[in-house]
Amino acid sequence: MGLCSSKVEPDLPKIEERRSAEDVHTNIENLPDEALDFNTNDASIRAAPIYADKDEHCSTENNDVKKTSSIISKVDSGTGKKTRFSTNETNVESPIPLEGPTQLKKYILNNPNVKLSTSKLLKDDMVNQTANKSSLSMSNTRDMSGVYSPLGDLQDTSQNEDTHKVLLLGVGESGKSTVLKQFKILHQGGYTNDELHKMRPVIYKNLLEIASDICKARRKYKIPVGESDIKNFKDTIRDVDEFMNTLSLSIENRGDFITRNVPLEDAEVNDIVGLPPKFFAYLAILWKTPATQALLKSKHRKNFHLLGNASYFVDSLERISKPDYVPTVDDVLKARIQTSGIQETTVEMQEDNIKLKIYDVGGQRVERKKWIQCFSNVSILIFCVSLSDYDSPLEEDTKINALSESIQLFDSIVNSKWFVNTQVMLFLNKIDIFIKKLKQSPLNNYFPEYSGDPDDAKASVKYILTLLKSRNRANLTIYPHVTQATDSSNIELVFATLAETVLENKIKNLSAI
Ligand SMILES: Nc1nc2c(ncn2[C@@H]2O[C@H](COP(=O)(O)OP(=O)(O)OP(=O)(O)O)[C@@H](O)[C@H]2O)c(=O)[nH]1
Ligand SMILES: [Mg+2]
Repeated sequence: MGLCSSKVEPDLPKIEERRSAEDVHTNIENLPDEALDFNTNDASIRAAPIYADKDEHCSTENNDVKKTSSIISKVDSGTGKKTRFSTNETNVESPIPLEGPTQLKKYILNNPNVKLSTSKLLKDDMVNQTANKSSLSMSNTRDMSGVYSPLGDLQDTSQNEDTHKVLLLGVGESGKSTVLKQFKILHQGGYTNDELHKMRPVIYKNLLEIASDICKARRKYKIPVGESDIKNFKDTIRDVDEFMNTLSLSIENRGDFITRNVPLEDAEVNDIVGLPPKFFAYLAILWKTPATQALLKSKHRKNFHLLGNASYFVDSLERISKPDYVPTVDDVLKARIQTSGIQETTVEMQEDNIKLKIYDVGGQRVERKKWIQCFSNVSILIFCVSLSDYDSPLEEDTKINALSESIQLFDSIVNSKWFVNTQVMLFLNKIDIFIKKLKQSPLNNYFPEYSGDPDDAKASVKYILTLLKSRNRANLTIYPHVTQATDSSNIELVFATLAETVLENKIKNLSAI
């Protein structure tokens, strides 16, 4: 069974042919095993997209350029090295002074009058080029909250033929803003020391939230101090519970780490200038106590919220507690800052003559009513689904399973009239957390219809993908990618396919002239 359906666009049969179930490069069910080659013993992910080219035929107005090749290549996300599974000969017949596919692509992009009968242009080369050479620049990031009048501003920018609109959608915490951070890291020279330093309060706030969530859950499920906490932990747990209790009600007397007298829930990141040293010790003990660990593995886990990267930050407590602590890039990627409103970012891919306007939105329910403001003229929709949400509740409504909400949201987006001409990249994200969780918390505990091997991560991912795909009643072309948004090498590959898709769209538009 194919994972991706094709739209019927008679003008461009070759494109649709390539995107059929047999050819599509991210058709997980039909891929060789290497395509889903994530190492289940290791948090590092090796999930690479597959590029499949087949019997390409590109004809310009006056000249024919033929390439008969059948290539399936895989790019290793760690090394960037490409492996070919099979290739045939390439035959170029063209009086256009072209030395290779890059030149052909440039020629076409620089000559808008050239008409193409298909957009398929030696994709291997494009992938290399976009992954390795493209110079991107990001500018003009602005918070659009409250700025928009519906459709006005946004329609204007997206109607510029050189600007391609990319929209990031998904429920809260699915990884949208982390994907955006990767643009900065991969193509904007990354974070300066100053920028890293400024992230300190964010990390502190994440730690406070982790402690607060655990204390609340312990109280909710009546896990009394000492029930199964080993003897030496009892006093500390009592202290930390009391400490967090005070903290979440009022922090009036906590001037040592908060500059304003506001409850934790209302504290802005800038309110937090530091944390008292005992807090780090408290949190470390609170986390490792047997009762807390049992709670994290218990059936109650699906009913309380906890940051996905809680264990990463708890493991890093010693480092973070140091007075001269400066967050690392990894800390920044793993940190959680909820997006509110709409963030617009311009990214220029200069070498490919592509300009992207990327829109990042807040994914929580209350935020979604703002989304429609940026639904028009979207070239590429990146829909993020957090795989690791399968056993977690929504942060804003703990009665709802977060993955079910994601599937439901995907349903309403892909079947919406706004996206009938949009390419959809589906990011099956947080594969690293998913793999770790699966060992302790089998998928079929939450999705009983899953009948595969509980330990089989690939089968579990495929099942979730099938659930999502079954909602694609509009038959949109969907490109699924298994991703770890916190892993730059993994996302770099996905960006390469994004650039490639934009180029194809551009050429497709040229062909329609
Ligand atoms: N380990 C891991 N953490 C991830 C991954 N993707 C995102 N995260 C973390 O998940 C949390 C939420 O990510 P965000 O990018 O803020 O999610 P979002 O979709 O922008 O959320 P909203 O702004 O609320 O809509 C952050 O702590 C990220 O570091 C991933 O692939 N692996
Ligand atoms: Mg966000």
